Amino acid sequence: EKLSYGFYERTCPQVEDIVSDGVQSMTLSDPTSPAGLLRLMFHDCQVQGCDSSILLDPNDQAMQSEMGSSKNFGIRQRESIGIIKSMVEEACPQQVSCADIIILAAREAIVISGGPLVIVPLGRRDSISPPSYKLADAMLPPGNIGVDGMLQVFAKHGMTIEESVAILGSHTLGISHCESILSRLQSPETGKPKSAAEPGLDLIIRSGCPLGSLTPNTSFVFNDPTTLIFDNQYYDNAMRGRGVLRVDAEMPLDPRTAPFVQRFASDRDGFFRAFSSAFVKLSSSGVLTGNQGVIREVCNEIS
Ligand code: HEM
Ligand SMILES: [Ca+2]
Ligand SMILES: [Ca+2]
Repeated sequence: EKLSYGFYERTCPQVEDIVSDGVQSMTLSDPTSPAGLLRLMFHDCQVQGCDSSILLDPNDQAMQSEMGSSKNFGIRQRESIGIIKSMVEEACPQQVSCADIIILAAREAIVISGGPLVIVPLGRRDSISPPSYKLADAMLPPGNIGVDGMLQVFAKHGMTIEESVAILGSHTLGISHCESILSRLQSPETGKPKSAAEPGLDLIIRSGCPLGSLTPNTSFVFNDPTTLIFDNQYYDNAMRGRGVLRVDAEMPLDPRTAPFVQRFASDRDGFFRAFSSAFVKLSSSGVLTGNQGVIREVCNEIS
């Protein structure tokens, strides 16, 4: 079976409104929630498909959750999905999967920040296989991946280069901890500060993560200057040599990706269109449907 538009038309017509209300109130109390919700969706879909595997907690010593992978460093808002799920359960018990709620919450996070309204097909089911930090380690891209590796990651989701550049525009929201960009700042072998030789390593990043006086897992820099707004500033910022992650910095320099970076920097609507089609591809990858998997009652446990 395939995902479909209008999947909950009869079984839970209110679901989109409930998710939207939930994300709105969470954003009021913490304006950085949308960034967390959007990244959560990527990290769920990248490991075993969009099946809410990332929400599972370990239930005994033997079962390691995906969150045990260091690649999930900085992932937040898992509890928010649980809260929205309990609101949905109250209205329509046992109808809506946690996997669909992750996608709808990410979609809402984009809209509420000023981005496009992406129409997403629904009908995902939740995984019943135990989560694996080893799979997360293998499937999630390292924070210091380059353009080449990045294009391979998104080609596996059927994305064109244009769409790959567009989905990276997600870095228009949120933050990166200094921990995530340490390899840009200092040599991994010697721990000595690197010269500014690396492309796009701007003073702004260096001063946001001053080596020496650094607590890398609490200090952070903004991914773009309008960190709460889903706009095309990310591309302009990257072209000015202020891309925060290695891939952000290299995209404007690589001949394969540079033309799209330039176009998106001056064509917001073109970015939104390519982003929307990329988002549908990412959110449809490796999904369980029909009789596969389950609809979990509580998102962090396999019942
Ligand atoms: C090759 C692909 C990618 C790499 C290597 C990458 C890497 C990273 C890293 C290292 C961070 C910083 C995390 C931290 O220090 O807390 C980050 C943040 C973020 N990423 Fe990505 N990312 C990629 C693709 C994506 C995609 C496809 C999305 C969404 C669909 C996304 C959304 C975000 C968001 C919203 C943040 C900010 C999170 C926050 O503020 O909590 N990223 N990314
Ligand atoms: Ca998953
Ligand atoms: Ca922005």
